[in-house]
Amino acid sequence: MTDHRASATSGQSAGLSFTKGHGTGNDFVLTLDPDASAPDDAAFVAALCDRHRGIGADGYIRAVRSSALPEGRALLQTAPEAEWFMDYRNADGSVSEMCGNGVRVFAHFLLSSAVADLPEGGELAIATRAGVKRVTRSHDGYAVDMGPWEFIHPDAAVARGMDSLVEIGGLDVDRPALSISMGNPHTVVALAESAELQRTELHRAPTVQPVPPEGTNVELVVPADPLVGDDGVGRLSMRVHERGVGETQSCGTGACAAAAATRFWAGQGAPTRWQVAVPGGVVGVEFVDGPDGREHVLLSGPAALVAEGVLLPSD
Ligand SMILES: N[C@@H](CCC[C@H](N)C(=O)O)C(=O)O
Repeated sequence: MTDHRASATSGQSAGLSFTKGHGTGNDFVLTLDPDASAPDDAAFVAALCDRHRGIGADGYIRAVRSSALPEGRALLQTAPEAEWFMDYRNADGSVSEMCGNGVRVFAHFLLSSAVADLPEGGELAIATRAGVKRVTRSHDGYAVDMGPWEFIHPDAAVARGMDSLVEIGGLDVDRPALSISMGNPHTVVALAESAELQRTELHRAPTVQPVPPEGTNVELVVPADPLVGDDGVGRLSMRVHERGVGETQSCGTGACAAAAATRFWAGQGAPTRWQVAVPGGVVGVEFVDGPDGREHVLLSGPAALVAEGVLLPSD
């Protein structure tokens, strides 16, 4: 029988060099593509990220010179130092504005490919669809200034502390939720206890009503008890269903949104430093004063590169 599905290795993609990497188990296929000539169409990306017929990943990241893409050229006007653009796609081939774990892995990839430099105490500017992100070295790997967070439905959020209801597999009652933008959309649901988090079925997407205009990533969080440790750090456990992917081991922007929502719910005196435990590890989130006078979110965590390869022509 003929297989009509797209092949990761068909046509122009054969011979393409790739690297596989991850940040707390959120895994990516990366290519170094300075002049934006590698394929990026949805069928190619979906086939590449297929875990049975392709390389397998939660997302595809092309490292393209900013000057080679219109979105990158626009950012170069005000940030000429942002030489590299992180062109991020979800596993289903859809484009996302931002990927927090992806930025750390992207920075690690640029450094290991020797096309960028990040001296101790310095920063690396990376162009993305959600603006320029600045990466520094941290005790746990890399820290990224993700910029300000925002409510997606500010009126409802401020009036009621929630803006939507979410139907989640394995839970019998719809749960209230708060939608937050980290450049990409997130909807955060607080659960009462770890047992609920464990029995939640995330192999199908939770249904969010009303859903943010561009769809959403859904984070389920359980605040630690007590929420804040003796060290002043707030702690959360989180599982995530990512837009365009499914359940993943970790989501950096999701961890930022989860910490922002929980801090908002906790009210005055809530900590500025958070640790978010995800199935694939732990990431750090800190709320800091940004250079623009707004509150920024700093995301930190590890980044690893695990393999290199070349796509073969399809049979
Ligand atoms: N895993 C990422 C987020 C990737 C994009 C997301 N699926 C979306 O569509 O917005 C992260 O670490 O932030």
